[in-house]
Amino acid sequence: MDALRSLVQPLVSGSSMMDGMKLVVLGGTVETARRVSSSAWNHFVNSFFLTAHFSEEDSPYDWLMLWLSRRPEWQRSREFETTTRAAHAGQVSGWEDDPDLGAEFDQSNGDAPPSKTRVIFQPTFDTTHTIYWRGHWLRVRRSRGTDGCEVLSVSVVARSNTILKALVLHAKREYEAEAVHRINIYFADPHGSWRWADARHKRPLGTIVLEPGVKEMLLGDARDFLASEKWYSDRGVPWRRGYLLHGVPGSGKSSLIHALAGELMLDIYVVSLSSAWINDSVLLGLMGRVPKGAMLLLEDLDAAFTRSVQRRADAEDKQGKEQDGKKKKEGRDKDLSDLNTLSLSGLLNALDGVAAAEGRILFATTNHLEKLDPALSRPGRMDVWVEFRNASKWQAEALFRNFFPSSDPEPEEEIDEAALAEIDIPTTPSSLRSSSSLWSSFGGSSTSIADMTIPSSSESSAPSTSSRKGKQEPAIPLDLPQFGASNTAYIPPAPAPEIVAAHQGLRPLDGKTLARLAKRFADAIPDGEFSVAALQGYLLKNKSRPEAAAEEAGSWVVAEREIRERLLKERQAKEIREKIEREKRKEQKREKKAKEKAEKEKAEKEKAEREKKEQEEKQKQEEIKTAETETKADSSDTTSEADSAVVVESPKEEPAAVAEDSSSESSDDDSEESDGEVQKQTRPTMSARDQARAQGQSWGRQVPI
Ligand SMILES: Nc1ncnc2c1ncn2[C@@H]1O[C@H](COP(=O)(O)OP(=O)(O)OP(=O)(O)O)[C@@H](O)[C@H]1O
Repeated sequence: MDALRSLVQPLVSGSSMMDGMKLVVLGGTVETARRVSSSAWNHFVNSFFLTAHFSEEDSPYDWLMLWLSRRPEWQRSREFETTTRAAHAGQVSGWEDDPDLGAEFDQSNGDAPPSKTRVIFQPTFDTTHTIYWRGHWLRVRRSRGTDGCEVLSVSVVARSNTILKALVLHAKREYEAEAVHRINIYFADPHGSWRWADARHKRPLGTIVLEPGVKEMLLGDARDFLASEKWYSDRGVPWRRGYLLHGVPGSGKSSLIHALAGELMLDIYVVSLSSAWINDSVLLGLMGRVPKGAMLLLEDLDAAFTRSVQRRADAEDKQGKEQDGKKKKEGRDKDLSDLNTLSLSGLLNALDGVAAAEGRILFATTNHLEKLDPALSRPGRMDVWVEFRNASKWQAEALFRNFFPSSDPEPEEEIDEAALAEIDIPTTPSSLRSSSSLWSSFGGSSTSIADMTIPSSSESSAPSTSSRKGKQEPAIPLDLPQFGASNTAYIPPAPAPEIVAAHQGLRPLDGKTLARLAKRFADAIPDGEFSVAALQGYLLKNKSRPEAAAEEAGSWVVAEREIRERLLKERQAKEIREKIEREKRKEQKREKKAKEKAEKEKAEKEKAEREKKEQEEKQKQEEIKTAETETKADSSDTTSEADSAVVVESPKEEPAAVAEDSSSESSDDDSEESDGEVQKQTRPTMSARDQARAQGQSWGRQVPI
């Protein structure tokens, strides 16, 4: 109290300067005390909190975001953020189905088909939300880390982290239950990372029409593999399995992979080897980051090596050009192939090198098996090969049955014992010791779609031989966890109105009629001529007219053949035109080159002549100079004697004087005496001229005497 009084006293009685200073000190002291106490309190409180951080790059972030979006506290929050970003399986809005909120916006634009975009609800950045869960208060905060990544922090007052573990597990289960009807697709990006691209609806395996046994074999083999981690590690065999699907376009390769991923509940990681930016190190990094239990899809495997062939050609071309001199590479394709430096050894290394991920299933597709290097096909890289051909009659019939509804229950199909007997799967892991067996035929059909190489990997679980024709039962009933299999929270979206209308107007066919029409359709379709995709296109056009679809199939085949023939002719004509054009361009190039060469030669010749002339001219000039110099030297010797004569005698009279002198010299000695002065002057001049004549030079001008 005394202290306070002593502080206040001077304010009342002292000078104003001192008073001000004291006020500042007082204010500062109070603020410091406030901050210290607040920080101490926070420290005290935080020491009781356990905090877990979840980065957006890790899966638990997605699990928790989904869980949060469903919390009522979250939805009552006064601070939230919305986004129309494509909905990840784990980022489904808590409000999306609330009609009052108009959570769906129709974003139709011009002629484009209307697309629905869902509003995603998520916590705002840097705000703390409190949620009550299982008797604990959780403090949740979403922020951005130093590396720019979003981080979700969950804090709870507890002695151990059990509650946080329980929360993560709970969120994971909810997430997986949500994802049970979808498969996530990830694409490789140019930075060598996997980017989530889409969550697609699963495709039922039953909608894929393949010869009996193919799907069952693949499904059973993949399940066997996924359940055999221990078997592989016990034997020191890398836990990897590769499937190569090859064959004609539109025969169901991609569709089968999609359906299998759905059946096995695996996410798909897609990398296109023909991407411009792909190279050995990027691919290696990508392969190493494929999570365990995922499906890796390498599309158009042959494309990578078509590029490398192209690259080699370019390199040779470039080398040739460099030798020639100056020309540079042109064109976008070449630029791209400069970036795409994927090599076969790089691919092989990525597939089964030291850094390659384990526990993944690899699917690769190609339309041109013949272009693949044999090194790719060895067991361990591609363990199972399946060939896809154009549709057989059996497939055409099955496709027809899939398309049109029937009022009868599905008839039980007979087990084709003969066909099953042909499916010979070794019960020991022969693939690991020697080459595998070849499945050349399925279902007893002579026009089977699949040739397969199936090295079995485990004694315990070879694909069952009791699978039924046309049924999608797994060949090996393995007890894999089926998260969310009984989930009813998610209802697949309703089909488009026009499809509903078409189906409502369509009277289901009774079993007999359907069988008759399907048979009729199959009879009209030639074996192995059309792809399943082409048949599907025809049936889609007639999806509400099953009778017409069966009836008109024959004329469709004729029309298709005509179209193909016309297209073939057009293509051939185009090729011929292009060939002629190419020849013409080549000829023009040749002519241009010849012309350039002739012009160059002419220019060089002219240059050489010019140089020769210049040389001669120069030489002449030098000789003249030499002669002048000598003349000057001679005349300077006689200058003293001839000076007076030069002055007295006219130079024009020189020839006469010379003649006179020469004649008088020999005839008259007296005249020598009398003309003594003139003789003295002319003699040296004569001698210089004679000297010049003796050298055979012509005088360009009159030398003054
Ligand atoms: N065997 C099949 N069963 C059911 N549908 C099929 C089958 N084959 C093709 N289709 C249908 O044809 C279309 C194209 O099929 P898909 O893309 O799977 O063929 P693909 O063999 O992968 O072709 P590409 O080699 O050109 O990629 C899809 O809509 C698919 O539904």
